[in-house]
Amino acid sequence: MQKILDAIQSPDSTPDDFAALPLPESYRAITVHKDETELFAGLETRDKDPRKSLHLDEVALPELGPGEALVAVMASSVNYNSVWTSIFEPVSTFSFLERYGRLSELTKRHDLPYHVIGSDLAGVVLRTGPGVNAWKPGDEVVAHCLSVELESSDGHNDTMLDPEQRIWGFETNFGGLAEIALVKSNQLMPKPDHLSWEEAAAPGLVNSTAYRQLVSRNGAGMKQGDNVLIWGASGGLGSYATQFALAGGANPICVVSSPEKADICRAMGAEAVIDRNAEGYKFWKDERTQDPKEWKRFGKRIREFTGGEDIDIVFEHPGRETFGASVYVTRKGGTITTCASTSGYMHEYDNRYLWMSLKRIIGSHFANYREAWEANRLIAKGKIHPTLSKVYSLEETGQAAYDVHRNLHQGKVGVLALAPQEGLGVRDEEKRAQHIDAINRFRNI
Ligand SMILES: C/C=C/C(=O)SCCNC(=O)CCNC(=O)[C@H](O)C(C)(C)COP(=O)(O)OP(=O)(O)OC[C@H]1O[C@@H](n2cnc3c(N)ncnc32)[C@H](O)[C@@H]1OP(=O)(O)O
Ligand SMILES: NC(=O)C1=CN([C@@H]2O[C@H](COP(=O)(O)OP(=O)(O)OC[C@H]3O[C@@H](n4cnc5c(N)ncnc54)[C@H](OP(=O)(O)O)[C@@H]3O)[C@@H](O)[C@H]2O)C=CC1
Repeated sequence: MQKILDAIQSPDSTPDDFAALPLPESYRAITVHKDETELFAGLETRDKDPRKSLHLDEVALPELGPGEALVAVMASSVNYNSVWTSIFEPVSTFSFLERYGRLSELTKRHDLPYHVIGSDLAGVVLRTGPGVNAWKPGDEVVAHCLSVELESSDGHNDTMLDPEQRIWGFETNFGGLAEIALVKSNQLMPKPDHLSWEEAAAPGLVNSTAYRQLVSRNGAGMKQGDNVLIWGASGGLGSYATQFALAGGANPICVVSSPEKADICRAMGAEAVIDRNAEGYKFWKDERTQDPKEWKRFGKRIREFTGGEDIDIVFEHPGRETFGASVYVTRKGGTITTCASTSGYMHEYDNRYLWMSLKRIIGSHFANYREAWEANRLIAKGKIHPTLSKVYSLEETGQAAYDVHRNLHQGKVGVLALAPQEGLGVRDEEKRAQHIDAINRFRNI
């Protein structure tokens, strides 16, 4: 592994040097164990502790198949899907690996008693499998997390619609929270050259998701002037949605839960910020009864910011707790676009406000390769910036996931894999200098 790291850190290394590097038989990786899926049985979601279920193991290097690449991972990041994996909710991810394993001889590799997790990486290509021409050993890359087979016609308009669509490192094995990862070559994208490894690894999953959900015609198709309600606006998804809204000439109405988070939103350029904690919204009177008066109070607050206008697009992901309010505050003909249900997936809303006012609910999930590419291109051009707040070592991934699970973090939390320290991998110092304040906006808050 040291030889791999030396090659990555030497400015003189050539593609041939990388191709000639011997690959190790095993590598260090963050895993969950199949014999521990009942570890938290009987506990409340909040009390399930990722520090207990995430392990740092030495695992065997998987065989490289056609159309695939092995990548030396310099850095990765924690996504909420890894929190779900670590608490075995809503289902154990081993059910996904078993199902994938039944597909073919090659996919059997994924069905193991351990799951190497993680859906982001920045690193260097070590080997490519047969049929890969666009990438070669030595390429500095980031990987998006869409894994598709594309044998069915269903996915050929929009690859997210492939019946065998999976999220790499969540529904497949050999993910990015590890020293080496196995990806399909059509997950690879160029690493933005003005960013360090950990900064480059941070946006991937959430940036691509927010791009499709908010900007793409497959999502809400945001346009200039739209009032966009963004839940969790300083969180993983929200910190990119806020940037897309601002960069696209829309008007973000940011919802957060603390004065510090409100300040981050203002630092990004947002003017309308609602601290849901300080203003004490209680959309549910009890576990089964919502409070439409609270929806209305929330809507009035929004109108104060917009000069009386209602919301064109809601960027939804908290789910059960907020969904009724989200549907209510949307304007006639407006859109609620949802990609998650962090607080509960059985939503309830008053359908009269949906049909009578001709509103639409759009389900959105990750992004196709083109959308991920466009989102990454905006990072590379310095139009959208990473929102990395804190960086942990691979050994500390459990703590990093705990922080995200307990909503103790801001923006994105990074993890160093092979990178021995932060700040390495920057190739364009001049471009970096132009954007340095924005790049560091979330750091150490
Ligand atoms: C990029 C990052 C993203 C995120 O972070 S997202 C957040 C994290 N992700 C999640 O929380 C999602 C986790 N996944 C799940 O909870 C489950 O994954 C799903 C609920 C999405 C799906 O559950 P399943 O059990 O896989 O799907 P079924 O469709 O219920 O399939 C079970 C059986 O039901 C059959 N079936 C499907 N549709 C129908 C139908 N319309 N009528 C009759 N049967 C149907 C199927 O074929 C299959 O059958 P057979 O078991 O025999 O293979
Ligand atoms: N389908 C897909 O493709 C994707 C789905 N997801 C899912 O989206 C969800 C959010 O992911 P991510 O943004 O990375 O997570 P983060 O935890 O980084 O951010 C979510 C933010 O949502 C806010 N929030 C949490 N709970 C509530 C609540 N009950 N009511 C209102 N606001 C709440 C919090 O902000 P604050 O406390 O400041 O209000 C929090 O910071 C997860 O469930 C994840 O699995 C994520 C990426 C892709």
